[in-house]
Amino acid sequence: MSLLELHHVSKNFGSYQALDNVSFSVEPGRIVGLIGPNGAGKSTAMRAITGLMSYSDGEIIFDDERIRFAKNKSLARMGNLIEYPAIYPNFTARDHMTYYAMDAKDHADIDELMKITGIDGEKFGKRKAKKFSLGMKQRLGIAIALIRNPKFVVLDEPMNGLDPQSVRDIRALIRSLADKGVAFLISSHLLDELQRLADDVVIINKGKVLRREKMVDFLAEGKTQVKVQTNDNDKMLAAAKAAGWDASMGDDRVLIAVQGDVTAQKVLKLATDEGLEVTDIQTGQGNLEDHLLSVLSTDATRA
Ligand SMILES: Nc1ncnc2c1ncn2[C@@H]1O[C@H](COP(=O)(O)OP(=O)(O)OP(=O)(O)O)[C@@H](O)[C@H]1O
Repeated sequence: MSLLELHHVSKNFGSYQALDNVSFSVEPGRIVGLIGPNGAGKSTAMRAITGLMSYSDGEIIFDDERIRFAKNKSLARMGNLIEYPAIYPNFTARDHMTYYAMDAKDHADIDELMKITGIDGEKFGKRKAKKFSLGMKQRLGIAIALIRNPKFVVLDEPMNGLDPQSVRDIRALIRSLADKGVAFLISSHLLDELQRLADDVVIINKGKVLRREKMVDFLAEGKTQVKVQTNDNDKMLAAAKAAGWDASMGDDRVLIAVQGDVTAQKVLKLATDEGLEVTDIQTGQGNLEDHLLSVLSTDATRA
C-alpha cells in the first residue's frame, strides 16, 4: 500500500487547467523528485497534496485518508516547505522549534534537529528570524517541516539559497530520514542535485504526468548522445532535424541521439557542410537534465 496516492487529480483556475488527470503514488522511504518546466503544475500539485489548495476532480489519499482542502487530521503526519516557510520575524530559531513542536503527539529532539539543520549555536541561537539570510530561513523552514516527525515530507525547492555545504548537509539529512522510512516529494530546478538525491522521478508538463519511474531506469533510458556546441545552435538543431535525426536543444548545445547511422563524425560533417563553427563536441550518456529536455521536446512535438 502506498503512503500517498493521487488518482486522476485535476485542478482548474478558471478556464485554465493547471493539473490534468494527474496520477502517481509515493511509497514509504522513497525520495521522489517532481520535475518539470516553469508553470508545469508542480507547486499546484504540492499544494493540493498538503491540503493548502482544493482540487477539482479525482482524489488524493494519504495514509488511508482522503486529503481535502484545509481539514485533515492526517496532515499532522505530513511536513511541508512550500514556497516561503512560515517564519515569525521576532522568533529565534529555537522559539520556532518550540512553537511548532507544541501540541504535537510526537516530535523530533529539538537540539538534535537544530544541530543537523545548522540552525543552532552561538551565531543563530539568539538571533531573531527577521535578521536571517535567505539560506538560514530555508534551513529553518526545513527544520520546521521535520519537527513533528512526519511520515511524509513535501519540499518545494528546498535547496534554494543554500551554500554547497548546506546542500550537502540537507541531502544527507533527507537520505538518513528516508532510510528510516520517511517518504519525500521534492521539486527542484537543480537537476544535478535531484539526480543525486531522488530514488524515483515524476515528470510533469502542462499539468500532465509524462513519466513516473525509478530514477535509475529513467537515466538508463536516456540515449547516448552527441552533444554539439556551435556558433549557431538554432541552425545546428534545424539541420539535425532536417537530416531526420532525434535532436533537441540542451542548455547551451544541441543534443543528438546516437542511433542508426548517427555518429560524432557525421554530426561534425553536417555542421561543417552547414558552414557552422563547432566549439565543442562530445559523446556521452545523457544526464537528468539532458533526458528531461529530450522527453519535453518529444512531448512538444506530439502536442
Ligand atoms: N492561484 C492561481 N490562479 C491562477 N493561476 C494559477 C494560480 N496558481 C498557479 N496558477 C497557474 O497554474 C500553472 C501551474 O503553476 P505552478 O505554480 O503549479 O507551476 P510550477 O510547476 O510550480 O512552476 P515553477 O517551476 O515556475 O514554480 C501556471 O500556469 C500558473 O500561472
